[in-house]
Amino acid sequence: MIERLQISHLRNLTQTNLQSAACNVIIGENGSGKTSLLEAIFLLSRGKSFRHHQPKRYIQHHQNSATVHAKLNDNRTLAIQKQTDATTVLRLNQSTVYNQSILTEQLPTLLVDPSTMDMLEQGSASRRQLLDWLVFHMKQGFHPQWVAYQRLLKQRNSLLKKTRHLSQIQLAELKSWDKGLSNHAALIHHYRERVFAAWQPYFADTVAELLPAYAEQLSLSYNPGYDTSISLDVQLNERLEQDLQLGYTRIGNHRADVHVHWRSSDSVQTNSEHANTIIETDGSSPLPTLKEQAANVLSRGEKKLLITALRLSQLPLLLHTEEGSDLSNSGLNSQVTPVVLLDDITAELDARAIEILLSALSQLPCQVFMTSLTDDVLPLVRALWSNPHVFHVKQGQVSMG
Ligand SMILES: Nc1ncnc2c1ncn2[C@@H]1O[C@H](COP(=O)(O)OP(=O)(O)OP(=O)(O)O)[C@@H](O)[C@H]1O
Repeated sequence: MIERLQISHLRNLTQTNLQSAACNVIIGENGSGKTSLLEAIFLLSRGKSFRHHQPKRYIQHHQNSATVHAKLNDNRTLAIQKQTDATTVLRLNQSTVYNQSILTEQLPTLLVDPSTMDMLEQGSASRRQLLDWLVFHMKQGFHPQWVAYQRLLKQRNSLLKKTRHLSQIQLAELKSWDKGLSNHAALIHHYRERVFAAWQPYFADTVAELLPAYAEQLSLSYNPGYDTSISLDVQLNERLEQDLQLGYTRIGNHRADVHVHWRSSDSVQTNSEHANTIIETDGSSPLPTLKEQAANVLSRGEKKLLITALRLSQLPLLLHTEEGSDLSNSGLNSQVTPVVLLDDITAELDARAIEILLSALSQLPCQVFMTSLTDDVLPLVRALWSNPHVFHVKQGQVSMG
């Protein structure tokens, strides 16, 4: 858990030094610097901002670098410095480290912010990252495989982009990359599939809490991005002409996706009205049911709760490894407390939904930082957490109380 947080020259936060608790509420007007505080914690954990990729956008104007330093309750210290030329300096317990994943392992962060609202409708990248975040923390072998896969994929795609007709030498090179890709792909899929299977029941439990009316209707599915019954290099070979025409690789783990489906509890007539949906029969029911993407059915507030459920349902998996299950080889350090960052908590949610969300969150073994425009949320927070810390932010100045 983060005990002390120091931020220098990140957006309008010139020098911020705060002592945090299990639950932290950051209150301030628009533009005061609330989100920048969450951005600082995310930067320390992930090595990048969730708002802009270029450091010069979040480094304070006229400064050369932004620094975030955290002291955890077991005295571990983590620090990141980002410079305008994108140079990054990382430190763990006063020693320089060269790999962001080392800090990520020490400080898992989970962000729920208004910009993730479109995650259900947008391309697969953010949903894939959601699964991979969990796989990264639960399966130590995953990250090196994914890095190696991406490196080979990049080489393959740049060759496909360069030419539509491969020479014999290029073809031989491509085939050897495809063999490598195929080996990494099988392992990546194996890790993802195991973790996904473990995640599903937790997702169902969290939906039952946050969206009880939809508990029976919402379900998760994982699409591996290719036909996993055949090795990837065989499929890449079969599709080579198409990939050469397109200039990129269309199948593989990089196309994996996670979908949330909504299944009607009522039986439906199979008519043309449901053009974008799947009409299913499971053999047991005499009439077919309707299945489609949950995003098409839910309101904005319900979607925010669903996205929150997707994220929060991952937290118990990081901490409770079941006896005898395959999860017992979770890579997570037992001392690690995940940090949940909730930006603009009241946006899109009504009072009942906020209450459900915060009471679910208060029961999870995590640290929370949430931002809000007003202090309306404080009575509820005080009822749920024993000693929440409240911070007021005014033009980049953070004060407690
Ligand atoms: N590189 C920068 N240097 C200095 N100030 C910056 C920089 N980038 C943004 N700012 C300013 O920092 C402030 C912080 O904004 P931030 O998004 O953290 O506010 P917020 O309190 O979350 O607001 P909202 O409630 O509107 O989301 C803004 O006033 C913005 O203009």
